[in-house]
Amino acid sequence: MKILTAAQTKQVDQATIQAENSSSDVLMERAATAFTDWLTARQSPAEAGEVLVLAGPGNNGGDGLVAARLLHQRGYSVRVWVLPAEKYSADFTVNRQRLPAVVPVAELASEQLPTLTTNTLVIDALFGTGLSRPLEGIAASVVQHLNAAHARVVAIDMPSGLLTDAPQPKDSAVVHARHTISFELPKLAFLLPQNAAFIGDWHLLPIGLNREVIEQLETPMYFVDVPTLAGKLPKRAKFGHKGTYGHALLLAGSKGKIGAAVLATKACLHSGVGLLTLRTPAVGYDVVQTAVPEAMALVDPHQDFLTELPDLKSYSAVGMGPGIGQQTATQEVLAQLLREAKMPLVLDADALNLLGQQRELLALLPPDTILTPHPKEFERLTEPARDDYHRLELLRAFCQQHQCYVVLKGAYTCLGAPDGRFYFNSTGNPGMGTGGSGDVLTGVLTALRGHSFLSALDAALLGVYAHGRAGDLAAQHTGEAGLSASAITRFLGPAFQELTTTEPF
Ligand SMILES: NC(=O)C1=CN([C@@H]2O[C@H](COP(=O)(O)OP(=O)(O)OC[C@H]3O[C@@H](n4cnc5c(N)ncnc54)[C@H](OP(=O)(O)O)[C@@H]3O)[C@@H](O)[C@H]2O)[C@@H](O)CC1
Ligand SMILES: Nc1ncnc2c1ncn2[C@@H]1O[C@H](COP(=O)(O)OP(=O)(O)O)[C@@H](O)[C@H]1O
Ligand SMILES: [K+]
Repeated sequence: MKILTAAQTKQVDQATIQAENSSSDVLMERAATAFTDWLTARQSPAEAGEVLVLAGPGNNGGDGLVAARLLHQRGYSVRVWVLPAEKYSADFTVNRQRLPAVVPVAELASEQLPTLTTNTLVIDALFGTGLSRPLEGIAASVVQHLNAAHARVVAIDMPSGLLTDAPQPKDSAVVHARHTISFELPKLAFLLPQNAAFIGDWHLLPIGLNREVIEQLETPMYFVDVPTLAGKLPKRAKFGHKGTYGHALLLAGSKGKIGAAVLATKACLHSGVGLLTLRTPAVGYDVVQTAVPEAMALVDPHQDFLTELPDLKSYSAVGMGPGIGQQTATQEVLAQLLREAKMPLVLDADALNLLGQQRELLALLPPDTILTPHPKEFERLTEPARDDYHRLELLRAFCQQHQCYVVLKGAYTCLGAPDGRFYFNSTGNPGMGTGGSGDVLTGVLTALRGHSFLSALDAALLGVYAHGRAGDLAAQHTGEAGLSASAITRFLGPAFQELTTTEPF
C-alpha cells in the first residue's frame, strides 16, 4: 500500500471526482458517511451522550458537518461548534446549509469554549491534511482546552494541529485523539513514535478513491500489508530438498548470552532454511545441541566468545550478531567476515555495535547486506536524531551511501532500501518489546537470505512481516504481557504459511 503526502492525497481526491464525473461534496459525503458508520457501530446514542462536533473552516470541517447531520438523522444528540475564520471552503458552506436547524451551532471563542468532561464524545474536525502552519490563537486555545479535559476525542482524518508529513514545530498545539479515522491510505505521521499520543489508534476506511491514479503516483514510501507481499513467497517445490533452501550460518552467542544464539537458531529453522550451522563459543555447545538438535554446532576454539571465522564456502547466507558481545577478537571476526563474504549477510545487535565502534568497517559492507538495528543501535552507526523525521533522513542517507538495507526496528519497523525507499511494516504488537525478539528476527532474515529465489528486498519484507505476524499470532494465545521471544518462533510456521502462494487452480 502506498503512503502519499498531503499534496498527493489532494491530487487523488480531485482525480477521483473527475473520473467519476461527480463533485467534491459527493466525496465528502462518502468520507463522512464512512466515518459515521464507524462511530455508530461502536457507540449507541445512549453511550455517546451529547456528541460535540468541532468544525474548522476547510473540508475537514465539512466532513464534521456532514457527520453531525448524519448522526442527528440516526438519533444522536449533536451540538456543533464552528471555528471562526475569514473564509470557509465551498463544501463547508454547502454542508453548513444542509445542517438541520434543530442541531445547535455555536461559534468558538476564547470566552466561549464548550463544557467538557472526560466522558464527552468529541469529533475533532478542525483541521485535516490542509493544515499549513502550527495552530495559534483561538484554534490553539480550543485544542489546549480539549486536551486538558481528557475528553473522548475521535479525530477525522488527522488529529488537528498535526502535520501530515513534515516535522512538527516544537510545543505546537495538537489534539490528543483516542482514535484517528482516516481514509483509504495511511499517512506518514501515523507511523512515527513521536506522534503516538496525538493519534491514538488509527483506522483506515475505504472511500473508493481512484485506484488508477494511486497506481500512477510516485512515492518512496510504502505500508507493507498482505497484498504488498502477494506472490512473493512461492510454495515449496515438490522435488525440493534441503539443498534447495540454502545452508545458513549463524554467528551468535557468548558466555551468558547463548540464549540469543538458541533463539536465532530456532527462528532460522522455522523460517524454511534447508540446513543450518551455528557458530558459537565452546561454552554453548551442550546447550545448542540439546535445545536445537536440528542445527549443526560448530564451536569456536574460545570458551566464552567468538574468535575465529569458520570457512565460509559451504554457506548461502550468514547472520551475525545476537549475543556475541563486543570483544576485540569478535570484532576481528566481523571484519574478516565483511572482507571474505561473497554470500548475503545479515548483521544485528553487537555486530552493529562493533561496526559503530569501528566505522571504517562500514566501507566493507557487501552490497545488499541487511542490518537490523533498533533506534539506539542505529544512532551508534550514524548520529543522534533530532526527531523521527530526521531519523528517516539519516536512514535514507545511510542506505544509499552503503548500498544496504536497514531494518529500523520499532512498532512500525521501517525497512530502508538502497534506492531511498522506505517500507513500513504493519504487523507486530507491544508484547514483542521483550528480550530476544530481535534475535528471532535475525534468524528469520538469515534463513530467507539463503533462498536464492528471493531478492534481498523481498527477503527483508517477508521476514519483517512474518516476524511481526508470528508475534501477533502468539499474542492471541499468550496475551501481550505473556509474549516471549520463544513463543514468536513457534508461530513463524503459520505466519509463513499465510504468506505462501497457493498454486492457481
Ligand atoms: N483526502 C481525502 O481523501 C478526502 C478529504 N476530505 C477531507 O478534506 C480534508 C482536507 O481539507 P482541506 O484541504 O480543506 O484542509 P483542512 O485540513 O480542512 O484545512 C484547511 C483550512 O484551514 C486553514 N488553515 C490551515 N492551517 C491553518 C492554521 N494553522 N490555522 C488556521 N487555519 C489554517 C486553511 O486556510 P489557509 O491555509 O489557506 O490559510 C484552510 O482554510 C481532509 O483532511 C479530509 O478531512 C474528505 O472530505 C474527502 C476525502
Ligand atoms: N510496540 C511494538 N510493536 C511491534 N513490534 C515491536 C514493538 N516493540 C518491539 N517490537 C519488535 O520486537 C523486536 C525487538 O527487537 P530488539 O529491540 O532488537 O530486541 P532484542 O534485542 O531484545 O532482541 C523488533 O523486531 C521490533 O520491531
Ligand atoms: K481533524
